[in-house]
Amino acid sequence: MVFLLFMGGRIDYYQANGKLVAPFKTIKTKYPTLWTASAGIPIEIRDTMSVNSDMFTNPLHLDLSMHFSTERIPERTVYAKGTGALGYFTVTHDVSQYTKANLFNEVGKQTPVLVRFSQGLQSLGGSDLARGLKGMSVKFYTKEGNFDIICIQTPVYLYRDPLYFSALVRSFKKNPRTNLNDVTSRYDFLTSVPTSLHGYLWTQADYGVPDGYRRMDAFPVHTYELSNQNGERYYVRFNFRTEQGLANLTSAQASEISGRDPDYYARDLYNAIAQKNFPAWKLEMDVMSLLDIKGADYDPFDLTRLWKNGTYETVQVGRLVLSQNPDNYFRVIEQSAFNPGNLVPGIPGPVDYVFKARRLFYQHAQTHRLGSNFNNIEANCPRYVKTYNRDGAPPLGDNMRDYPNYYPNSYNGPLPYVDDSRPSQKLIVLHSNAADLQPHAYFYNHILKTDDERQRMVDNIVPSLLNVTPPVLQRVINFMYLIDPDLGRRVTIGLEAARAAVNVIPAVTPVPKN
Ligand code: HEM
Repeated sequence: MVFLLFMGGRIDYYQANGKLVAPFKTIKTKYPTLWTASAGIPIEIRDTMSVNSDMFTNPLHLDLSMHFSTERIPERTVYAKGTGALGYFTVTHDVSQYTKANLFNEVGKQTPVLVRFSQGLQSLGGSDLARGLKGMSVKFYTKEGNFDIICIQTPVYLYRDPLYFSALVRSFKKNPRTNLNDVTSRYDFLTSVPTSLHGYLWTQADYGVPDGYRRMDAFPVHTYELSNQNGERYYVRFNFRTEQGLANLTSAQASEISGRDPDYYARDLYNAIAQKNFPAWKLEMDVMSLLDIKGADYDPFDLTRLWKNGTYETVQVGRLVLSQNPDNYFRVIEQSAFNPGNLVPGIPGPVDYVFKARRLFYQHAQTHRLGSNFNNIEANCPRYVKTYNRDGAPPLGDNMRDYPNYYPNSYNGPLPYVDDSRPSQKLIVLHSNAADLQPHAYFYNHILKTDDERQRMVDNIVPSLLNVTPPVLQRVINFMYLIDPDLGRRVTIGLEAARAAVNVIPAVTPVPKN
């Protein structure tokens, strides 16, 4: 009997040896589907059981078992737990005076996007409801290459020296001895690098647990350099503003939801898109000219602080809409690789030191996680690409077939282009290493608008202090007073009340005896 099979876009004929047992008439696809092993060998019904059989001649048994035991890849070292969707970005305002970037150069222009949302410190299998940083990474598939913009839900970051990256992550993740979360390490780091307390306060306030990914704003936090057709430079901070309305959960609400659905954020996003209730964000940018930057009485490149009111103007750019759930999570989302260094002409990008480090580290991490050809994976593949890279771990794509594999060459290999308006000067920024607590105080007194908000933040911090060992705890209290005496008082009072209310359990990290 001859069966018509539809495989990878072409029609093939399969000459089956015997009767196909699957009831094809109940299958809804146009062509019946024959089960095969990974090498294409058809599965015979008697091989779907291996008891009392010669297991090693059973192609199904070997294929399933060998594949299953090797199908995990490393999780991301940070932002491991995630979800995502596909959609498009539409330009709504003319921003050509600031940037010549092709993707922004015409009102109404649409660019396809892939967006991945994530949990800063949660490993795969963790809870969406844990207080902390949430990620929103956007990959614009532009005509001039991929533009990746990687955001978090707070407009400030934790440090300006990239050396602290691994230290901060380690202090917030598991203790190497106990493999338990250790609050003492966390506060040890935060009080040793007090700049980081600013970003930390944001996460301990209401912003630390958004009511799902759809209801949070998102910020790349760095100051980006843009350049226009005339080579003039501007400096911007991008902001994605949710159209669903900003909403956060209290700690009590979060822990109740986490108990019954730790995937609450991912489910909320998936269901909204499945029900065609497409989530959207407005993209705006805060802009400073080179002159504004030079005249600023603060460091506008410092990603640990906000820009001062009155020193910039806000410009609308466009609208991001998520309209499609991926048809396969692993293929599209887990294998996605976002790199802040993926920038396009007209967006030379940030000049600060954390960004410089990120240009390197993401690619390194992704090579380890996905292999050296990770840009050939469908989700990461640019719309147009012609390189001199060859070979390496799959996927190769067409491996540039018979194009020349070196440059310069005399055989019509890909050539560079000339950009007359590319700025020839580079801005060099030097940061101060001083710990300035003014941004922290501003957050406490001005970003948090009400006493209720301030008290909720204190109530979120206090339980985490119960197990902090004395010398570090004293430093935490001191810093709270230094940020604002009212904050210090509230934390002290809260801590005394919490101690009285519970039997304080010993610190998580046992102090080694020798
Ligand atoms: C020195 C500073 C930093 C280093 C070394 C660093 C490193 C990394 C690495 C290695 C990954 C995993 C990449 C992968 O496996 O695909 C990652 C992911 C991520 N980082 Fe950073 N990071 C830094 C700063 C930041 C900052 C300032 C932000 C704030 C916007 C940020 C937000 C994220 C997000 C949202 C992800 C998840 C990306 C995704 O969705 O795949 N990181 N980071």
